[in-house]
Amino acid sequence: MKELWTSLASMMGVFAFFQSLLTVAFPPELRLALSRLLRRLRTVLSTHCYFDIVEIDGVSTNELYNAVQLYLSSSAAASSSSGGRLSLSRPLNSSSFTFSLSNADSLVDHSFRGFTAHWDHIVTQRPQNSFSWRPVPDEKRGFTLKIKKKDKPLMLEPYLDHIMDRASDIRRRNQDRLLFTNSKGGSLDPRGHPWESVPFKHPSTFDTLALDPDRKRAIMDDLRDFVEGKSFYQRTGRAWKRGYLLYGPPGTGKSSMIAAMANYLGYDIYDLELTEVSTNSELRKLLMKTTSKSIIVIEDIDCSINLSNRVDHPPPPKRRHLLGGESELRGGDDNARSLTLSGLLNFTDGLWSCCGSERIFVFTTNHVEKIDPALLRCGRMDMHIHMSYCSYPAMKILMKNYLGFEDGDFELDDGLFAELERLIGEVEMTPADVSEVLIKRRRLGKRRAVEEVVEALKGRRKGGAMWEENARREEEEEEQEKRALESPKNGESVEAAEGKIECGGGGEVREEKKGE
Ligand SMILES: Nc1ncnc2c1ncn2[C@@H]1O[C@H](COP(=O)(O)OP(=O)(O)OP(=O)(O)O)[C@@H](O)[C@H]1O
Ligand SMILES: [Mg+2]
Repeated sequence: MKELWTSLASMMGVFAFFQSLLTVAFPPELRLALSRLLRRLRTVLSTHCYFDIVEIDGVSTNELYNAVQLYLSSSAAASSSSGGRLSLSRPLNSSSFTFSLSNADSLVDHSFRGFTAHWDHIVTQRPQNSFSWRPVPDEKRGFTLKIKKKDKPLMLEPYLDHIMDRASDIRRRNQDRLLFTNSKGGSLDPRGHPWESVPFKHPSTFDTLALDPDRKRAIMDDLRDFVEGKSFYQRTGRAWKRGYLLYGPPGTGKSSMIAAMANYLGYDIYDLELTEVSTNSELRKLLMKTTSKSIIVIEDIDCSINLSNRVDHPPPPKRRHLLGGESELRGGDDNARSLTLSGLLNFTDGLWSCCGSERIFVFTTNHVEKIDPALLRCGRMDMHIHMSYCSYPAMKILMKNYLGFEDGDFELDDGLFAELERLIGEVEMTPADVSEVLIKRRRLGKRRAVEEVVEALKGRRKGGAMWEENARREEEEEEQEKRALESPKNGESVEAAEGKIECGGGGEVREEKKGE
């Protein structure tokens, strides 16, 4: 036993001697280089290759790191894992839970084309004394991807693309839509972003939208074709974007349609307030900061800036500040310092409009005739959708949504629906007005509510008829006055006759003239 202890002590002595020799002979820098060399040797000899994906890449957050984290949280990757511990979270604005790989855990993914990918999530503490000009997290995080060397040429790039695509899908599915606005003018938020966002919770969908079913189907098909048309757009050399013009009277569902589009496609909305944009370059910057898979909306475009023809019609004086004077309308040097129609045209269909992809532009207006044809041409506004007064099929949708009618209910009728159909064909009533009657009267019961709509339509017809009658009478009176002026009596001149009417006519007219 004694001998054993003696030999153990001498071995420890030898070990301590070699350790101190190593420390003297190999200073820390040399040891570090040695370990690097060994690692490189191992890499060269290994049948696998390794890729580090760190969380913070230089100064900015590495998008790939976030994408990998989301991807590994997807059920496809998680279910193909050989074990692995997942952490659960519920991000801000999200309506569902996501799970991701825990710190210092690993996972094997077999879900991509039969290849095998090993993932390690490596989290290390950042040295306390490390200096940085900007705040950095206490932990250094990163993923290491290990794949077979022979798989690399076929697998690596498509696998990373697949991860990016899957991640953006998951992000869209998990997060509620966002509604962005540029309402704070040209100022930027602390992250240098010109857009502010809030969760977008508008409940409008194509099911709730009162629109003729055929037209609704055509719009939905067009949107679907667009979303699935990546290769088509690439093959034909077109930018992957599409423009929709929604026009029609107030209250016919233009804004509701935009919300339905966003909810149908799962896109975010950028609500661009043009009056807050003062230059073309500001507009371009806003465009550059929008993401793919989004709808860029300009509501009431006829009211935003003067959209008359660039050269033929100079802007009215009160709009000059938006257009910056006439010089830039003609392409003068001041162009970059103001917002012009040509800036807007380039925004929707110029080179800069392609700086992202899969984007939809929607313009709305109550007065389509006021808009410059250049803005309406295909490529800018590819589909023009007229949102009009309520038709009978649209009315049925509203009755189903608001009163709970079924399709069959419209068949079993004692004449009420027939009357409704006849009236709605004759009288103009917007879906907004119909909805208002249905909201107010729905408590009275289904039938009473429909009767109220019929009454409202009759009232409008009567009101409309009365209005038409009044208008006709006023027109007649004006015509008579004109005739009286044109045929002066007793040889008086027209001017004298005018003076007579103005001064000697009804007191009301005179009073008005005096007051001026
Ligand atoms: N086609 C429609 N289907 C369903 N609801 C509609 C429709 N049109 C209008 N509404 C209802 O009327 C309200 C106003 O509609 P919306 O804001 O979409 O009209 P708009 O055409 O954008 O009006 P404006 O031109 O004044 O902006 C909505 O809250 C919605 O409930
Ligand atoms: Mg609107």
